[in-house]
Amino acid sequence: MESIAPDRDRPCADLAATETPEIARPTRAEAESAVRTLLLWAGDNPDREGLLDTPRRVVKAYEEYFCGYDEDPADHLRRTFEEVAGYDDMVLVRGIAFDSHCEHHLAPIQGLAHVAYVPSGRIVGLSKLARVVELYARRLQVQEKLTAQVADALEDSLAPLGVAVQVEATHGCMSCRGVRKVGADTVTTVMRGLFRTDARLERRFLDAASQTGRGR
Ligand SMILES: Nc1nc2c(ncn2[C@@H]2O[C@H](COP(=O)(O)OP(=O)(O)OP(=O)(O)O)[C@@H](O)[C@H]2O)c(=O)[nH]1
Ligand SMILES: [Zn+2]
Repeated sequence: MESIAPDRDRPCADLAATETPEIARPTRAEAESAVRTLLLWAGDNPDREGLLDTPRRVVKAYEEYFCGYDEDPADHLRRTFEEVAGYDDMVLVRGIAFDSHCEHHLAPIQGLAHVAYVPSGRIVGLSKLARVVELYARRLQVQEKLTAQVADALEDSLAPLGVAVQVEATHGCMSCRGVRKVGADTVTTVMRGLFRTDARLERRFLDAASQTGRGR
């Protein structure tokens, strides 16, 4: 496969192009058959009454868990507003709850995202920040990538003076299986533009985010 030189400041930029190439999706019947195989692998009988409908339900649930592949963040961020009466400070939406799945084990990731930007004249609807989090959460993820993808999407669409994204999440693959550490959570942070160069702004973001986080 052709390798693409990674952009140091945007480690996910190279991934974005390769993450969702045109793939041939299986038919629904093929997907349901794969779930049936997993039920057999678990040691149960897929033909017993309680499991008969499970392949259908799981495939339907997958459509919900992974609906983010069919969406483009730019569609959510296209509509902006200019009437801001000179407002030029940080806009922060904190405590955006999300559910995702880790790409290593397909285990649930549950967390909160705090998303901030400093507008360069134009603002975006607040719900759109949460929509972008939701879009990327509804894909197979690692937390670092989710954090960077949200920041990239805001930078690309809004060209703001700065973007900061913090994600705090628990990983089912660390609590229900494997190392089994219930209660451990992971914090990832991406700072861009003014949030990198202005230590006071960075501090204000981190302080405000920490007042909403899972630890409260
Ligand atoms: N960096 C990062 N790692 C993750 C994330 N989600 C899951 N992981 C880790 O992915 C790693 C996969 O490691 P492997 O050694 O390939 O898989 P494994 O044998 O199932 O590892 P264990 O979980 O230690 O049992 C594990 O250490 C997980 O904790 C994430 O969002 N970010
Ligand atoms: Zn995992």
